[in-house]
Amino acid sequence: MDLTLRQLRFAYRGGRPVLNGLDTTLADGQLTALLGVNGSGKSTLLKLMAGILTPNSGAIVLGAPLEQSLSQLSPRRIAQYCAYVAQNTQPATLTVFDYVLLGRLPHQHGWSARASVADLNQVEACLNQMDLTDLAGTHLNQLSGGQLQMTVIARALAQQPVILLLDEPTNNLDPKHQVQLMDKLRTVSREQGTMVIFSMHDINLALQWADRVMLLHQGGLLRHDPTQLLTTADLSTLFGMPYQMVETRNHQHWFWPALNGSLK
Ligand SMILES: Nc1ncnc2c1ncn2[C@@H]1O[C@H](COP(=O)(O)OP(=O)(O)OP(=O)(O)O)[C@@H](O)[C@H]1O
Repeated sequence: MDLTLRQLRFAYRGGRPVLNGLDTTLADGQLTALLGVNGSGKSTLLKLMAGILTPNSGAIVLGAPLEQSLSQLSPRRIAQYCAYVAQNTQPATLTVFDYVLLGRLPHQHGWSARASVADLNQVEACLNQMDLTDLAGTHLNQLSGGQLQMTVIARALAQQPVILLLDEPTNNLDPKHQVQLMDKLRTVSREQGTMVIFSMHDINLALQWADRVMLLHQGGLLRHDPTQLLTTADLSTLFGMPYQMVETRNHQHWFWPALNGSLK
């Protein structure tokens, strides 16, 4: 199922426009990185795609076989397709298992329905996938920041979403766990066909894993052709400072700020 943003416009009440006519289509089974400066609207766009915010105009359309705009769907129906992981989660007084089980709610018959064996199996599979099995009985407020982040992502995976939306998912993770998480997300996208969209400030980590990037700039997309490779000029425009390509000792190429000039 693909996802189309059609002339998407959004401003918070009384505020300036955050998104000013976004137009693009995202394909299933792909990892998309959302890049942009602080305040460029990455979280806002993710919340719009999760149905938490409603566009002022334009539409977010879930493609075939559904072919429906998010605004036509109830929150419960949206949650059957889209799972959202916020930038910060307040730890609740639930165990890891019970919290991940919340991810099954949109698929249960009635909000007060009991969990089925299939629900419990799905939770166990997601805990295993995120290496959380040993923490299943631990309360969320006893977890480290990184463990909490993995738990919130496990809850989103338990939703079995078609579209997985993650706001800075590698926050709180050490380098090894960052790479492991990105690898798990790629597996989810490749094996289950899930569309994964994540915001991130680490450009090189994002580019290492993303199939395409969306560059949010001044309420729009900096460029529209997802097949075009990212350039230092793109990054310089996006972040308002010069960028260069640096070759490391093991011949990898990284984008890095060119700090020989003054920053504006
Ligand atoms: N609840 C809100 N009410 C009013 N304005 C808001 C609200 N949330 C965000 N904004 C404003 O909307 C703009 C976009 O914010 P958003 O959080 O989407 O940016 P971002 O790209 O995710 O930033 P960051 O990289 O710092 O997380 C900012 O100018 C911000 O001040």
